[in-house]
Amino acid sequence: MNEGDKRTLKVAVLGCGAVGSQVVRLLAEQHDDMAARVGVPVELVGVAVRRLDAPRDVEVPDGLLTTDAAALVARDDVDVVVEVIGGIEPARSLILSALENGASVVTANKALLAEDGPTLFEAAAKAERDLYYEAAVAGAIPILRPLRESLAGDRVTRVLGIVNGTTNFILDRMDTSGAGFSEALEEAQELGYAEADPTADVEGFDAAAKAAILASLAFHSRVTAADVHREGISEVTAADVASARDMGSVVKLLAICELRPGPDGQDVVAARVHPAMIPRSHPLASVHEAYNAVFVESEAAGRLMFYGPGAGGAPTASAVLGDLVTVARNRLAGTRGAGESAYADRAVQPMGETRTRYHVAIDVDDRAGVLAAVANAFADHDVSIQTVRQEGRGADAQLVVVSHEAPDAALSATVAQLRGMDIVREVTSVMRVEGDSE
Ligand SMILES: NC(=O)c1ccc[n+]([C@@H]2O[C@H](COP(=O)([O-])OP(=O)(O)OC[C@H]3O[C@@H](n4cnc5c(N)ncnc54)[C@H](O)[C@@H]3O)[C@@H](O)[C@H]2O)c1
Ligand SMILES: N[C@@H](CCO)C(=O)O
Ligand code: NA
Repeated sequence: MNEGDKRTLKVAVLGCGAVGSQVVRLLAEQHDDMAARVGVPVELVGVAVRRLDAPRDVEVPDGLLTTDAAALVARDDVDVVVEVIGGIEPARSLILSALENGASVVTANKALLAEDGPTLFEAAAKAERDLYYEAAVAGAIPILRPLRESLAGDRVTRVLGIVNGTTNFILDRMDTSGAGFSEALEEAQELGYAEADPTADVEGFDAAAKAAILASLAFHSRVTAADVHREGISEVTAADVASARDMGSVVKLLAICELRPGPDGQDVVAARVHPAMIPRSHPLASVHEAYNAVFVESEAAGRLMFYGPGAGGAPTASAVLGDLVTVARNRLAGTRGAGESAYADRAVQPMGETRTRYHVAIDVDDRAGVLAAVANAFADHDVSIQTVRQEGRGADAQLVVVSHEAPDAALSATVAQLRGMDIVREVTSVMRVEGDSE
């Protein structure tokens, strides 16, 4: 390693796509400022790519490109490896190998961290090196460092966020133009927000990975993507969005991480990603287009909101470079940042037991006893109703019921029962409700 040599800090970048190319560009453009901030020049010593002749958004200096990422991380003079390839393999092996070889690592790879974070954290601890990943959640927005450092003396009880720009863009378009999901997705693809295969974004996988990372840091426990209940937005209809509008609400894809009282007096973690209605007066309702925002509630601080660009090459590279400067300073000081704090080891609450609220819109026959029958379906599952609104439309009527908090399983059983009732013509919209005082 570069231990004794403090004259330069050597950096290898793995991957030169949307994020990697911006990291390489900013490293060159900010060379002098970075040197001043770190204390020594930060020198790019290699950029691993898949194809040498691929078109790139940045000109990489001669001799730095290589297709052999494994050889680059095996070099004994590299201080920091920046992993911006994405995906599970070879990213995981490359990060592990970099740590074993004594380099510190900066990554933006939420999929890998959410699937196998503990393996990486243990490797970093064993190697006594830093592993930083601010870019992995909500892009440029500083949210992981505030949770890990600024709020380390407080007790965070809830993290509620819009952490996927693509789905926020789609839902925002559905709200402002009345478009259906497919039409809004097409527009997002044309504008370059959504990928050709939009599954990771629209089905909530990307947000669930970020929820796992947020819950782990907020609650000092290990939460993986498999622990996060996940529903995407592909089933959200124009009718759902219109129904939300009638309620003075808007539909957002939310990542919700909560500390909840568990059965044996120990707090448990509940982590979920699903579309939900939030009142237009809630701060998250004013997050438009592809922006992200994370709302944090903690005992002493109260409510905090973090807002900004959650994606894009340059914004994400900003977070990567911030980590790079921190990691570089630690290295020069011969120290490392605080490792992962998972001492709390909390159980994860199953979604069926997690308390939520539902908004249910139902087309029913407009005759005596119908309202009572619908109310009874809620009572059968011990679900208390908060509000009911009815609009007569000739022979039929629309009922809109909003429940109080109840276990999610009881609410979904209520909806299943409603769907089987003769007087119910159609359940036209079912959506969870968040961000409202009970
Ligand atoms: N783009 C964003 O807005 C954004 C935001 C936050 C986090 N991230 C994360 O950043 C990472 C990179 O994302 P991106 O948008 O730059 O992706 P990208 O697809 O644009 O870039 C990845 C690059 O890695 C290259 N690559 C693949 N395998 C390789 C290998 N074995 N060796 C060398 N290069 C290889 C690909 O050719 C590609 O150019 C991902 O983990 C992603 O989740 C991206
Ligand atoms: N696809 C992600 C990019 C950042 O993780 C988004 O839409 O937010
Ligand atoms: Na971030």
